[in-house]
Amino acid sequence: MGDLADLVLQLYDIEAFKFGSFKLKTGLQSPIYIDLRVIISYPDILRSVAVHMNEILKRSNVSFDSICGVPYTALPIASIICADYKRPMLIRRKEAKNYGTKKLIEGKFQINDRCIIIEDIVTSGSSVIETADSLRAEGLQITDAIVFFDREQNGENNLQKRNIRLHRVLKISEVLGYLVQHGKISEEISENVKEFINQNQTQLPTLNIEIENKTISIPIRQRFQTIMKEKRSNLCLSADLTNLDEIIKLSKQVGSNICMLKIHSDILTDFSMDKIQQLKDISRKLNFLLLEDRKFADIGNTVKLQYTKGLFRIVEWADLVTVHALPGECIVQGLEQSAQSINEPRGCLLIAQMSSKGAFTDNEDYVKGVVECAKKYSDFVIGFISQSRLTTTDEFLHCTPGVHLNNTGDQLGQQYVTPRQAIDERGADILIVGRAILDSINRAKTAEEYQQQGYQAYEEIRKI
Ligand SMILES: O=c1ccn([C@@H]2O[C@H](COP(=O)(O)O)[C@@H](O)[C@H]2O)c(=O)[nH]1
Repeated sequence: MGDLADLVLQLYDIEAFKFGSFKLKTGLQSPIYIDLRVIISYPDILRSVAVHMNEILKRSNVSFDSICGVPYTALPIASIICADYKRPMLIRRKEAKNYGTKKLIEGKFQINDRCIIIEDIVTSGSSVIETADSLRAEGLQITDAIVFFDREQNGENNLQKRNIRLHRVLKISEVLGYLVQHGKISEEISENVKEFINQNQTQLPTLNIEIENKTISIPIRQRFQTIMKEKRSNLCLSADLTNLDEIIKLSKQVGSNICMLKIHSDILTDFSMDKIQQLKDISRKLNFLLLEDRKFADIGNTVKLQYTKGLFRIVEWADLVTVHALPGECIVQGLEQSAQSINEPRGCLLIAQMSSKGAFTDNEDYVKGVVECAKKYSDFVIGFISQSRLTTTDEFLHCTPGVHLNNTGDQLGQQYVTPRQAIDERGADILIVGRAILDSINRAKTAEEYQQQGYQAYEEIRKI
């Protein structure tokens, strides 16, 4: 394996790094242009790049079953690494074929295979993330990416937020150092590039909409309402299963019928951030929200820790969480503060009333207090878990559990009403349905029935 400085000088000689003023795809004027595509015309340099990446891969100590190159530049590099390691290669197509198998991923793999992503350059990390999303949606485990060149524009952080560790051969600052040291560029050019990099740090794209040519992030409340309308669904499936693999499978079967999937992460025996990321990817693809029914009930500082730390790191994946207002408004403040560290909309549902027999929430003053709290923090509180209509406006979504077509309750105090009763008599917008679907013989068919009955009643009664 040659010296890294020698490789940088060779790349400079073949014009993989150019200095001047270059207009980027984004419209920005950049003092550096990096194009590693040229290496395919120089087999020795191509091999040398692959060998250096191979070395980083070895040093990372990551075990893996296959390697996926991001098209196009990283594909020949990935082929060499695969041949050296004698591991199978996968390719994520840029677009799915519109003929034959219509596959997005080429190559053979098994569910739960661990796959390493290989990329030539990382800027924001979005190409690696897109590749990881597609692989995860097929059941592969993605934890690490090896890149040749890191532009140091926050890609590492962006990837970390998506649970991908970045390992790189070279940073832009190191390249600049070698080039200055060997008299290829001046200190001034190097400083100029560093300043450009500092001023152009990237953030992960959020869920955005275009309004009058401006791109804005969609608030969670609006996103929820859009999903309901687009899918004609007000059904939230309460996936109270103890196995996340099973929930992932179920989410693919019923995903098109639901507007939200609710889980209790603390009952899962196989929870991992990788699996929850798979579920999140499916929720994005099939367009439903993820609700963690955590029922937070502690002081602000403790809920901050419960929301962000521990095994579950809920804030990283749950669009919404459920919260008791019992400790007072400090609980909402704590959660809202924590959610600000995440570059995606987050919100909560305050538990105003419960469906179980003899619930202590059956107290007018308590419920009034909950509503006041929701109004005060309406940027973060988007609705209630409730058993009656609590506000006259439509600002807050009323989500009602305890819904079953053929049952009136269980042995432990749960009380059921039908979908129509929940909407008409209990003021529900969203129906939270668990065992009525989970215990049915055909879960997908039953979910469809609840979706249809629920949305029809919602349209008729709410006159939307
Ligand atoms: O008042 C409440 C608040 C939450 N839940 C939750 O909803 C589901 C209901 O499941 P079923 O199988 O439909 O009974 C469950 O996860 C509860 O924790 C509730 O039932 N009542």
